[in-house]
Amino acid sequence: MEKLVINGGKRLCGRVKISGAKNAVLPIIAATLLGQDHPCVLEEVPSLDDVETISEVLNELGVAVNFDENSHTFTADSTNIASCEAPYELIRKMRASFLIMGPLLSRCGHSKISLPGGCAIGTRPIDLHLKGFEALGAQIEIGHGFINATVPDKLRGAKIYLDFPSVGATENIMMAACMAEGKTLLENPAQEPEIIDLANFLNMMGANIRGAGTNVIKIEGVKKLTGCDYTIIPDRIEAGTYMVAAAMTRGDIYIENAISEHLKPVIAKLSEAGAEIIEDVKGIRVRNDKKLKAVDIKTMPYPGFPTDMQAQFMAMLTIAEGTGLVTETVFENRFMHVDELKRMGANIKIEGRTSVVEGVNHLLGCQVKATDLRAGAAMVLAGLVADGETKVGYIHHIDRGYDNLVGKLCSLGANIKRIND
Ligand SMILES: CC(=O)N[C@H]1[C@@H](OP(=O)(O)OP(=O)(O)OC[C@H]2O[C@@H](n3ccc(=O)[nH]c3=O)[C@H](O)[C@@H]2O)O[C@H](CO)[C@@H](O)[C@@H]1O
Ligand SMILES: C=C(OP(=O)(O)O)C(=O)O
Repeated sequence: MEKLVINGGKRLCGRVKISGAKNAVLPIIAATLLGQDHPCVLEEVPSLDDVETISEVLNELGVAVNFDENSHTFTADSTNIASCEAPYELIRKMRASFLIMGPLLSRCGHSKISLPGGCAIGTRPIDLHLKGFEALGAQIEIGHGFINATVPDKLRGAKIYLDFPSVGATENIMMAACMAEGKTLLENPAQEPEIIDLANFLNMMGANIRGAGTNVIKIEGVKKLTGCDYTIIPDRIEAGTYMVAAAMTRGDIYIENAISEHLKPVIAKLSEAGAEIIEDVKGIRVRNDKKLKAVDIKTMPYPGFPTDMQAQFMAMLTIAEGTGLVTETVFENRFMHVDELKRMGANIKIEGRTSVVEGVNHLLGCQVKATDLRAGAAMVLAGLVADGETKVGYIHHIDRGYDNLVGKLCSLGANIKRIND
């Protein structure tokens, strides 16, 4: 099994370039299914296992895809779609594969997709996606582990209110509604920057979407979407992870490409903890030379504190001065990293949806595992400051979402390598 081996205690200094955002590129690749006549060419596509998985899904549907990992250019030609079925083996690997359902319904009028099932961080139902499709005129049947959806007549624009601003449901419904007849009003949608990126991409393909990034999205259906060229936004969670690395290791890192506007809660909380943050138009510099102070965080939909940064902040709080409260409101089971951090000497108690983290003077390197993607990032951050050697297992989770993590950390002075154990 592959592992990451980290020898802690190095200050991280230098520059790191942030890759394209995983959570923007996955829905955008799904949306390439809507493009007729012309291939889509995507730039700044990160080299991630999740990108490979969604490429396999598109391949299965008969789409011609090509990913040049050197230039980070991804091409998808959806002129012909041969199949509208996505099997369990592919959906199981990555929940975001389910984002092909909206485009397939719109483009082909039917789809048969395996139920995604739960995941380490929560049960993650898809009821809001399905309610949205039904409101647009789809008929849905669930059985034998599959969701069978058909559009008996045509998709028609509708007023849809989301009970919770789900990122995936907002994206899936937006994609389904692009070519529906008439107007769709999506109320209480997610407002994440990745929603805006998807809307910008769809508009460039010929869609008519307004209000992405606000609390109402208006979509006027169009007859056809055409492939186009598009550049993916930088990954705010990757940027946030390097920001925490700078603060924790008492380092000084310039995080190139990071967009401050997308990182307001992370910047606010790192400043409150005592790190110095210098923002400019091309990136963010984070430096720190002292013990950090404990802060409280509560995860919320955007523009609140991102749940995808919760584990990394918890790793930071384990060595801060005082006690910090970490409240997770987005996913019901996103504290799997707590037991792993405790194995390294952290002092954490879970009380319902809140973890109480009391800072300790030292973490001690040991064998730990990445229980999910961001939990894995938290283990790496803890390993960077721990005494001695930390071995992180189950790193396939980390490979889903961090482009060249080892190379980037080494270039900043970390002592980290990948081994086959
Ligand atoms: C590929 C991608 O972009 N993944 C991100 C996306 O996941 P994802 O799109 O799955 O997250 P959602 O915003 O949909 O989920 C948030 C909450 O809503 C619940 N829910 C969601 C849909 C639904 O139909 N019913 C329902 O109850 C979920 O169980 C969860 O508790 O947003 C999450 C929240 O910011 C991030 O952590 C993920 O990194
Ligand atoms: C939870 C995450 O991703 P996904 O929705 O793809 O599981 C994440 O990026 O932290």
